[in-house]
Amino acid sequence: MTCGEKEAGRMKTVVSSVQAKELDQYAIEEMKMPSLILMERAALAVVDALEKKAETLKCVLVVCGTGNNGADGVAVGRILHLKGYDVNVCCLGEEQRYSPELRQQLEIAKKYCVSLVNNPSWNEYTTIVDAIFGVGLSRNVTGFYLEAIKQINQTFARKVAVDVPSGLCSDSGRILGHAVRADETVTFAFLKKGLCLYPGCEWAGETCVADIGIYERKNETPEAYTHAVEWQDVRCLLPKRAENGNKGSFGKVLFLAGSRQMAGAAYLCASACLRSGAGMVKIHTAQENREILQTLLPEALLSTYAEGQADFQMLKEDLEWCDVVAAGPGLGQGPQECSLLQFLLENCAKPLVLDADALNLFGKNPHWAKKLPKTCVFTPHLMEMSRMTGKTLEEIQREPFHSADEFAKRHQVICVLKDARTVIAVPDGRSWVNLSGNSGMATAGSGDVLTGITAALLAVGEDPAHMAALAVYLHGCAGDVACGRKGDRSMTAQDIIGALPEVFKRGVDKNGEKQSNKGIYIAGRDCAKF
Ligand SMILES: NC(=O)C1=CN([C@@H]2O[C@H](COP(=O)(O)OP(=O)(O)OC[C@H]3O[C@@H](n4cnc5c(N)ncnc54)[C@H](O)[C@@H]3O)[C@@H](O)[C@H]2O)[C@@H](O)CC1
Ligand SMILES: [K+]
Repeated sequence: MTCGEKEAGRMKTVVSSVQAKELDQYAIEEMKMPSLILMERAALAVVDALEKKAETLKCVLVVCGTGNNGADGVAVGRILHLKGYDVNVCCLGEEQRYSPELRQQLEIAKKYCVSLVNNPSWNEYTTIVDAIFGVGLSRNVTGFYLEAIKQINQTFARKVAVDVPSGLCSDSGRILGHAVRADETVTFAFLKKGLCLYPGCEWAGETCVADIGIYERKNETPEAYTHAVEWQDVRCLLPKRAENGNKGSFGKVLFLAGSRQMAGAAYLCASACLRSGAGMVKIHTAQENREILQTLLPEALLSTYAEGQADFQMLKEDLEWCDVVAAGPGLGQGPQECSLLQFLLENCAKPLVLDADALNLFGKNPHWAKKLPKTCVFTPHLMEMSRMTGKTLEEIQREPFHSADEFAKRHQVICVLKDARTVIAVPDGRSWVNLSGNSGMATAGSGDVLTGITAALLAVGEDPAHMAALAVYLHGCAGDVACGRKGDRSMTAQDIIGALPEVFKRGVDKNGEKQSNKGIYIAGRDCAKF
């Protein structure tokens, strides 16, 4: 998109710091938009956000760094001053380091008699605007910058960050030494990766994306940027249900799940799958689970095996019957489960979701990589990813996009790297970050529910990557609904399943669609209307 209008189903673009700078330059050099006009729009967007809580603007301090983030800050100070607010602007750093735009903004500000201060009394202000560093932060914060950030954080003032909270790495969301703990962040043109990941998204507070006239390059390919699914994308991405369809045409899903004593995982994934639109579900599971699964989920078909008597012929027939396979939840990692999974991989050409114990077994049998079918979705959490790759948890968490992308490309699979902010990567280079969900979803069985939703959508969707990203998003939305009903402490995986009907109903019902919010995005809360 190049016009600022968001196409339905197009999803929100998320950029790295390098991409943000390239797109600034593209707007300036190719689109001939003067840098100072972009800056003026950026500053006006910040002032707009500030004025939404005008009662906090009694006495405002704008703290500026030496780059263009600081230049934005000086423009904010000038606009506030001209609107009659009591505002002081404080520039940190040596004058010889000032960017040309900052010099220009200061020249204008002086002409308009904006109050410039050197040593502010930090506690005097009701609002502090943080314009020290934006996407140009390149190393740990030290010296007087560090002192200023500490001073800002210890005040009771409302803190509004310009583009990115200063001290936050806009790519990883990590804190580079120390960062401003913002109440709100007004970020320009696109969401930044670091504002989507933890801890960055917490430090940014409520995050707005402001349109300032910078758009994607014309004819850009989908893999150029990371995306985030939003509520308004759901109706477009969710495969339509044919009026004249039957249970066979809405997807037949086979689960290899649930060892002895692990019936629950099999129940949760199969139940979530049925609640996500699958026409028929069959569970290939340990014999001991038959009665409990039949009682809990009479809609599911069952084929069971006795201990030490894996029935490969029956599994082969089940594989022929289904459209999609999902393996792993509660499966166990014993020799019998290992040989069942190996047989499955050797005899399955259908779309496959691998989760939980299937991932652990995959980690122990790296030669299985050659047996994977063409469409394969891996859904590891950090620990499972660590077991499969040998990377430490810290390494994976530090660079989730890189870890997921590397894994996806190496095995030619869709990698859903589950965390508080799940990252999805595809071998063709496309990637997504998920913004729905809440901490209540860190509960036993929540991953099994995702496996069920993913399998159901894979059975009917055209693009498996879109289906994986959509499944993760809807899983998070259902988690948000469950959280609204039961609270983040008390909600369980079954509550997430219980919330799916409402999510799917609203996903297709025009009247239930969330109102467009004029480009203002509130991080992690875009299905708060539930
Ligand atoms: N026309 C444009 O180029 C636009 C720029 N915009 C703003 O410009 C920002 C990017 O500007 P810049 O690229 O100048 O970068 P920043 O203003 O984010 O910071 C870069 C400056 O800080 C210094 N620096 C980096 N890390 C440091 C550290 N740890 N300690 C001390 N100094 C450090 C750099 O040497 C450089 O002088 C965006 O975040 C956005 O706020 C927006 O106004 C949109 C338009
Ligand atoms: K900033």
